[in-house]
Amino acid sequence: MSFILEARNIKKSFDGVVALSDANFTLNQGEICGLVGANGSGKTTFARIISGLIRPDSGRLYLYGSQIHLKSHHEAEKLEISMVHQNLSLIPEMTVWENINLGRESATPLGILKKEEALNRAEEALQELKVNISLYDRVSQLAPSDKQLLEIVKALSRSPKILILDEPTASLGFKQVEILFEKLNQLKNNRVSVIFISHRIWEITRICDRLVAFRNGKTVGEVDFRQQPRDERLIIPLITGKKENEDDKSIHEKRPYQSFDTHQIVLEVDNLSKKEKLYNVSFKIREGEIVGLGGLNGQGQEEILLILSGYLRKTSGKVKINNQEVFIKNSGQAIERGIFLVPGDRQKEGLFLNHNVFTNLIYPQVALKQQRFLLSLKEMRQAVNATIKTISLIPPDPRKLVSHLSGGNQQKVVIGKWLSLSPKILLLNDPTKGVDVETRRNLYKIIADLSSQGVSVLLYASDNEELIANCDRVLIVFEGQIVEEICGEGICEENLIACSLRIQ
Ligand SMILES: Nc1ncnc2c1ncn2[C@@H]1O[C@H](COP(=O)(O)OP(=O)(O)OP(=O)(O)O)[C@@H](O)[C@H]1O
Repeated sequence: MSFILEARNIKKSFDGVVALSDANFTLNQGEICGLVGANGSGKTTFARIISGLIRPDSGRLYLYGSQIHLKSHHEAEKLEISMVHQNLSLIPEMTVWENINLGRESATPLGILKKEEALNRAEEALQELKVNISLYDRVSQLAPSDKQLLEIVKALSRSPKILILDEPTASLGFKQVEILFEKLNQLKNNRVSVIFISHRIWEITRICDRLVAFRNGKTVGEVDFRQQPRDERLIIPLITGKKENEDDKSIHEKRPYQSFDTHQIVLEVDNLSKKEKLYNVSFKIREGEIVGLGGLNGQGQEEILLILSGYLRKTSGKVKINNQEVFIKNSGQAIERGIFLVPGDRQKEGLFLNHNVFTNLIYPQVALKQQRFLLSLKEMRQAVNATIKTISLIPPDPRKLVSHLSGGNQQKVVIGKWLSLSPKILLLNDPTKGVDVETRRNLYKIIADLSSQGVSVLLYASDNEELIANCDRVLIVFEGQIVEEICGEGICEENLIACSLRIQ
């Protein structure tokens, strides 16, 4: 069979760091092929090579059976290869319609794109994915999920023959994921080939016809769902490198049910409102309890977390900690009270990208912890090395620049920063976005351990699976209000969807 795309023995290193040592990959026409692997296994590097953004050190690429040597992204686009980037490629200062049309001028005969034509194209492209944003909004003003959708719209508007999606659903809610999947199936029926990179195994088993797995920069296996069952147990061992019996705990194993009724109320939120965003939100969290914020994306979950962590001012309402009213005017005041936020946008809010892992991990300890004595360099190194181990950072090198880490490993640093500070209340804003399945399990184990030591957790996760597996209670947020509360065994996919869509 001749493949639409074939990659043989691709190798790529960055300053001595081997990202790909032997990547092999094939893609058939009109199929959706998953690309899976742990954080840092080389998926994005591979995707960037086949979309012409970087060149391999060695290896061969074939398109329709003929060898190609991509020298630029532009060349890949001419060959009808488009990529949806994990770290979005949009220009924040430009508008939605300008971003969609960016680079299109060169595809027109005179190198000029008429404004009216460009606006129409952009409008049509947005409608294709049912994206409800204005053509004239600046990208910097958009919510993360809208930015992600726009990135997808932009790639689709090029009518590619090969579409590469690098973690396209990481910031999307389930309804948006459904629309995307519908579109991908349509593309497949129109003989478009799709490479789909995701850490959400249920997405891979649901949408892909086949998958290829990378481990440490090498292709280690393939599963063809046309001949093999859509079973996560075939996939996870390929990612982790552990045999099935070493790894037979399901990633969705549910937190055992326990009652918190007798535990002390740590956080009490009473009639919290924020103009045009939140309306009379009230809830309590008890010591050691993990409470989820569910609902469709962008219903006010993020605003609740931002107000409690001092990044956003409330319009009215009360917040009590241990039965005492507190006034949180900035993030420093939240931290003083033991409230820590793990932010959603790691690039923007969570990291000093141009500093190394050591600086990023030690910063909160040095700058924020009220210590009587300064830590010695030796103690700092010990602390950082312990955190690197806990978060299984790859590579486990404190000197590595954070901007040179893979996306998932950057997120591990964001979480690692706060673990050493003994929080009282941990606010998590989609903490495992882009984190691989094994690390995600380890991180939730750390969060469960913290909760068993009495830390109270408020978790927003865009993936319902994470709420189901890890929460004692889930509050459903709809149009800025808490409209439902689901507890224990009642926290299941069916209930979460029904309550989020208000169809109960
Ligand atoms: N520009 C760069 N400079 C230095 N090292 C890099 C660079 N880009 C990638 N790497 C390294 O190459 C390896 C592979 O990274 P890559 O981003 O391809 O992994 P990935 O499988 O996509 O991971 P994730 O699932 O976390 O996104 C990692 O060790 C990463 O740190």
